Amino acid sequence: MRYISTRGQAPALTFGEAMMTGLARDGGLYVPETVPQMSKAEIAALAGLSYEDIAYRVMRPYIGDTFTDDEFRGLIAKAYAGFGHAARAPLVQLGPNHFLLELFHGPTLAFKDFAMQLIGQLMQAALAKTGERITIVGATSGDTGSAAIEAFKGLSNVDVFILFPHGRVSEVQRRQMTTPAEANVHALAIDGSFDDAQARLKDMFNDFAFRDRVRLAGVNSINWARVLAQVVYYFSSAVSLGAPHRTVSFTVPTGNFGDIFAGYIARQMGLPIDRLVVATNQNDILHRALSGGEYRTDGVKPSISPSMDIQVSSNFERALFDAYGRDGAAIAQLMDELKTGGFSISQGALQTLREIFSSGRCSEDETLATITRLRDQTGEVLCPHSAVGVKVAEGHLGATPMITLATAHPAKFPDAVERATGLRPALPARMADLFDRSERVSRVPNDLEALKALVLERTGH
Ligand SMILES: Cc1ncc(COP(=O)(O)O)c(C=O)c1O
Ligand SMILES: N[C@@H](CCOP(=O)(O)O)C(=O)O
Repeated sequence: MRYISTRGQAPALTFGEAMMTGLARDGGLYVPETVPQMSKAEIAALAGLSYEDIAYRVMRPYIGDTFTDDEFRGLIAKAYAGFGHAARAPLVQLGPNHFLLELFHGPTLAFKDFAMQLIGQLMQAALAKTGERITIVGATSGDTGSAAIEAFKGLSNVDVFILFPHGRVSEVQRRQMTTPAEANVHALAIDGSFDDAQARLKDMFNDFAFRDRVRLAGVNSINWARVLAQVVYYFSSAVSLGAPHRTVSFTVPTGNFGDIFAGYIARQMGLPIDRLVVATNQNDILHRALSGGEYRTDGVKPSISPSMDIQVSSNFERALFDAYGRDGAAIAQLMDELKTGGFSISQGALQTLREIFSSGRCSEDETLATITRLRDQTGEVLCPHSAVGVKVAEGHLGATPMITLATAHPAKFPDAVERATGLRPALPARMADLFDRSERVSRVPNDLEALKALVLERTGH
């Protein structure tokens, strides 16, 4: 199994190399050269297995010889041992043909834990073999950062720097990033949006001298291993509703397009998925792109679902790569145009995307109303991101069962939930003292040179 870049100019890598590399050296994202297939019989055989066993069978073909079978099984077991639900990703029924996939039972209460806990294990195992020391820099709109810190804090061979937009994450999210006391954790509040943080992160990767000097690694969904780990719950949930004998659809609250791209990969592998519905908040670039064919940024608008306040959706590049017939030069050209505001998707590529993806947008008022209504009708308390998903899914219900991804726990966004329901959801007991812990954070400018200097100084490179 080899991985190739979406821009066609970087060397093909093994799974282990792609995981440790993050962004390709031509600025592209790694994708599998060919997507492994699962037959109907292999998918049917997943029924009744534990989440860990499904994870092993779905991911094993992608790993090559980076880990032995036993090592890989052991790392998966460790990754999910700390989850607060035996099923890991339980399904709850919301209506006759509508199901909610709860992805918030991990240590930091968001779907990011599914991939980050696993990457933490895989990277540690890989580093133990090479004896290397790495510097992880991540950009976050709130959840990736806390999940990454949880997965890497205290490790002696990893420094982890997390850039989050100052004042634009919830207080719970901020405290999850700023209260860990471990010296290898560096929470950085950047003056700007998530898009600025992600752009500076990519700038660091594109500065090869810096990248090599600090041995830069990435744990955002630009890293293929992140996407791969998220493919698993598409299989586990679809199989529990009768796949491969029954086709399902998914609605995914979307920002950086990583989670829904994992669903696309599950579909490419053979899982019978009818529609993948992109659900956006008022930062609706993906909805506009899929409905009108124009991918144009118009500035991030802060919302009550802050983790989705994104305009430059990194992983859309991976979907475009396939839609443009895997033409790396065409993708490089589009990404150049994006630097000056956006691009038009060709008619052929748009048609290809629309064969799989649908989309919808949910306003701020609709988000709050959905939280209120769902609590009243079903007892389920949604976080605002999951509410965006549910509202958009409701516009796409039909004969095929719809699974909406619940991407975070409502207690991460207590202000929005209180506005909608009058109730402040409680944090789990293990986090009950989160507001009593002292915070450690550095305010940083949206400036590449200043950020590089800070990383060099803190890591002693
Ligand atoms: C709670 C929550 N929901 C949805 C999303 C969007 O996911 P993606 O960026 O993979 O599209 C994010 C951020 O990634 C998130 O933190
Ligand atoms: N919503 C994310 C943004 C980063 O996305 P990623 O999946 O690329 O890491 C967050 O919460 O940080």
